Amino acid sequence: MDLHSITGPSFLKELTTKQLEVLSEDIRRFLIENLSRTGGHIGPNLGVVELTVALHKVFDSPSDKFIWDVGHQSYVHKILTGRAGQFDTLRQFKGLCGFPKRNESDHDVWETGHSSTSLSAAMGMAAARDIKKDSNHVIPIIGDGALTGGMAFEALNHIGHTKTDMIVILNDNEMSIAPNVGAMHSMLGRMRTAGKYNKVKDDLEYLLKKVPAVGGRLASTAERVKDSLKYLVVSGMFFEEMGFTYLGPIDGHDLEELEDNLRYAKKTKGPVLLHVVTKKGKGFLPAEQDTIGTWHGTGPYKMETGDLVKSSSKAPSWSGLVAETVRKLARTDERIVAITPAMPVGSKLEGFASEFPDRMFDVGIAEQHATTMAAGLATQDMKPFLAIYSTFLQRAYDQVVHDICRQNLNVFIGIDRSGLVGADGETHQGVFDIAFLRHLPNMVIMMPKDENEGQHMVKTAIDYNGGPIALRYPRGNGLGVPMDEELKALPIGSWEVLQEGTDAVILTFGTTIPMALHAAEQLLEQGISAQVVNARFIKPMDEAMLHSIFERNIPVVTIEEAVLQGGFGSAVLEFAQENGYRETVIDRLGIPDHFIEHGDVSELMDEIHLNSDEVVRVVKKWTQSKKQAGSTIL
Ligand SMILES: Cc1ncc(C[n+]2csc(CCOP(=O)(O)OP(=O)(O)O)c2C)c(N)n1
Ligand SMILES: CC(=O)[C@@H](O)[C@H](O)COP(=O)(O)O
Ligand SMILES: [Mg+2]
Repeated sequence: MDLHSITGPSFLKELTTKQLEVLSEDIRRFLIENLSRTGGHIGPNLGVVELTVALHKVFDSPSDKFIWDVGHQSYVHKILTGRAGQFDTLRQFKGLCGFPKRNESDHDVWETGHSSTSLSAAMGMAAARDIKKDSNHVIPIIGDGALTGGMAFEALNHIGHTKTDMIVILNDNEMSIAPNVGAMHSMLGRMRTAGKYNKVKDDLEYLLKKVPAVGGRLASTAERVKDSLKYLVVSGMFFEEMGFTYLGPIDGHDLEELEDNLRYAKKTKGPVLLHVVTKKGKGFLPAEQDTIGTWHGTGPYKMETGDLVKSSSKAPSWSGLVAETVRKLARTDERIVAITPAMPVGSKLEGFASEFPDRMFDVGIAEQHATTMAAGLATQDMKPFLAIYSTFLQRAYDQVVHDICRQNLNVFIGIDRSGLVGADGETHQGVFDIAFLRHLPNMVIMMPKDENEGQHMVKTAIDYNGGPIALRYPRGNGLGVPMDEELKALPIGSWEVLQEGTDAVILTFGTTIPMALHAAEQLLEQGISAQVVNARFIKPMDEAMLHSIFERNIPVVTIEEAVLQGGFGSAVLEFAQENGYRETVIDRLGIPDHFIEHGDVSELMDEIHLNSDEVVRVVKKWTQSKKQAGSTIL
């Protein structure tokens, strides 16, 4: 079938199971081909082809509400709702979003990207329906990984209590990004196994009726069936006890079974949980056989061989640099423990995990738990390294405030993916952490200019015993600079002059240092000499250097790949105001006050004028106008 001809899902109602199977294979082939060029979340989407087809056949989106948890597995939904033609722009600047997007289609009723929000949103939509006395269905689709998120349990607890009509689809593929973890995961495993014994039990009962005398093996098999039934009943009871009608586990690739169970759920009153067992990556061998998480989300790849198109950079990845430096220090410091909320692969902690299995904790998609667990470790004089993406740290804000900063505990927070991340877009840009951490008492925040300074900052963090310390680092690779043999802790709050200058000062850190140095070069060619300072400690700032800068009363320009509101530039403004520097011009470049969509990072930076041309323009503006006396604090 030409998937580009699909304008909406209603055509599915007329198709037979055989036709739906053919359609599913067409969709699978389309995904494999298109994502080999664009990259994307291939594994999760190949796993939900039949499930999504069956959902759109049985229900009537958008009046029936599909809520995709995390939303990375919504490509099939997008194909069936008329967006196949946009897949060549997937996750690209001004192109198709890789997650549900309300302004793309009425069928995208809820935007996701962060995990475990679907059940709460569904409860809201169901409550609204009940108040308005509407009769539509509300259908959150949540993965076994997302089900390890605390929010999901908060919602299960409430949904079960209200007895509202809702059909929760649990997409159980035994994987989070990496193999799933936790007691819930083990329970689902028992249910999956018991589910298979269920069929064996039926067959055996049939056989037992045929064979008059039982004994020996047959009796022990019957015993085994009884045990597995216990698992199914007990585990299924978990959801039943939470107020749900539990259905399953069923084969999530069997369209007939899916349709039968969805129709049964559709006419069942109260909350229903349909446990669907799927295979992540189904239909593409490299993804199907993936046991570590490589094919969860990828860049472009060779379809024929499954070879990923590697990044050309020879420099180490930032995640790998930090994780491997922590690992190196852990060899002689038994206090060091690593914690990741379900991102062992993204945070490159596999090496640490293999060398120190007893000191590595993957806690599942549980950022709040991870953060407070780190605080607990620190009270016992351990040195916890909490590796967490900037965007996901947002979920643990109160744990940072209430449990870490207030008790002034020695937690080392590795804030990975700091700055714009690119293709994941709005829900994943790591641009708020400076603004939401800078105002916390006791917090230290630093960001290195390159991977060599980065390794020294890891040493700084491990050696630091004055309370919480956060090291920000971006997605992707370093600059490929030479690495010092010996690690040396940096003085907390120390800045570094990278280039002298007499007409203006540029204060910046991390990924925007190259931009500042390039702008200073261009300015020098135009007769303007700008000093460039590596403001590598965002908090505490180097106040001695700031005083010396402001006493020169030349324009100051701050640059940060983070939100301006409450960011580093705001801190410099506050310093100037608090210390009476009213003469000096201060201008700030950074992320403006709106969410930044998906696209290539350099395109996004140009779109918001965060580039060296803008730095040149702003410095020239103020140095020239300074010559005409007067001054303004911005
Ligand atoms: C709050 C939060 N933490 C971490 C992530 C990163 N993440 C994206 S998908 C995923 C695994 C989801 O597993 P599951 O729900 O089982 O979906 P599957 O990929 O198996 O289909 C994780 C940890 C996230 N999106 N949100
Ligand atoms: C959907 C999701 O949240 C993750 O898969 C995320 O896309 C991973 O990001 P990285 O690719 O930066 O590890
Ligand atoms: Mg899963």
